[in-house]
Amino acid sequence: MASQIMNTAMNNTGRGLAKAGSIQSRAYVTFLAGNGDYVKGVVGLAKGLRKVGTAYPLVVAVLPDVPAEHRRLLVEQGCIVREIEPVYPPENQTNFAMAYYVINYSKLRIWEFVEYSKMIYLDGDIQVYENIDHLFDLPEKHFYAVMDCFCEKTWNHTPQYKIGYCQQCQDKVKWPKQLGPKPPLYFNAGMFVFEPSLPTYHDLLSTLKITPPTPFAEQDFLNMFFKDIYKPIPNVYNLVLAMLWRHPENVKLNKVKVVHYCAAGSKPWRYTGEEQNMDREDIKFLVKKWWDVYNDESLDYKANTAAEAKDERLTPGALLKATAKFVAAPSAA
Ligand SMILES: O=c1ccn([C@@H]2O[C@H](COP(=O)(O)OP(=O)(O)O)[C@@H](O)[C@H]2O)c(=O)[nH]1
Ligand SMILES: OC[C@H]1O[C@H](O[C@@H]2[C@@H](O)[C@H](O)[C@@H](O)[C@H](O)[C@@H]2O)[C@H](O)[C@@H](O)[C@H]1O
Ligand SMILES: [Mn+2]
Repeated sequence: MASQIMNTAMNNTGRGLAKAGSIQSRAYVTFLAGNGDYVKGVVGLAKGLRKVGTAYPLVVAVLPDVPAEHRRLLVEQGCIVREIEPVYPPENQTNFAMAYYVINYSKLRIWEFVEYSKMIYLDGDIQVYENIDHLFDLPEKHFYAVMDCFCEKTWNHTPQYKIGYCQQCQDKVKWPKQLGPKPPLYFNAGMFVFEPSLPTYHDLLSTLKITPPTPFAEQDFLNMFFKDIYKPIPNVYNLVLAMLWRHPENVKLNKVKVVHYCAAGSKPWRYTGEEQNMDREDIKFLVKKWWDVYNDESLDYKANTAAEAKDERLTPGALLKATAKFVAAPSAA
């Protein structure tokens, strides 16, 4: 029982960074599905957030198919692991840009995490290289994310791609009037700042039921759903790698705070350098940067816990006391 309370207590304090007893209403959240290698991405993300000294825990929303061994790895890295049920789009004939995108609709469950007043969602193939905690202080009632780019061939099904229009360089090819109104600004759904809310969550799910799926799956859906409150934030908060060759004029690599390894062949844990653009020096630099964090044992939670255990607020006795009030007294048999 004691170890269970300890486990709960350690989970509730995320990576032990929280002051015992403080109300944690902010957290980072990511999403993990399957029993494959994306767990490496999430471990890397947990270590990267620790390296930049974030004050907030990392919640990992896991689908039921994530094995116990992977969940243990994540708890050992100080993550708060939350199991979610899958969310499927309505039956459809759509060809998603990537077949596996169908599982990404399950990300919508994070709106149910209402014990947090504000969260920053990060894909598992994202790494944070500079502290971005200040984004939690952005004004409420908006949806913040970085604008995407339409120039990769993954967009070849769209009119934007066909005419060479991209929101990242609106003066290069202007939106022709004969195509009707210019498309609303469109964000990449690999990173966003949002406020969990049950009414929004139920509205998302009921709207999804009547929305025909489209190639970019939940990313398209979220763009449609939040279009009235979406506020673009600078590219430094989510460098979609294709920007390096599609819009180099919009990228100052030494200013980038968050890198999104979403270009084909750029997932660091699968990197071979074979795919198009993957032999670029900046790509090799960013993949190495990711591995340097992933392999840095000084960033492992265990190491930090030992150091923090000297903090009396986190000793077993203090944690048992701090959590006793949350543990229902065993009912009289
Ligand atoms: O097999 C998978 C595929 C995707 N994901 C999660 O879903 C996110 C979105 O998928 P991905 O990043 O591959 O899409 P991209 O950004 O490359 O389009 C990933 O970052 C992971 O967090 C996962 O956990 N397992
Ligand atoms: O399920 C749809 C996905 O759509 C997005 O990825 C795409 C998109 O950004 C394109 O613009 C890029 O060309 C492409 O490489 C990239 O994979 C999100 O990153 C991901 O989290 C997820 O929402
Ligand atoms: Mn991604």
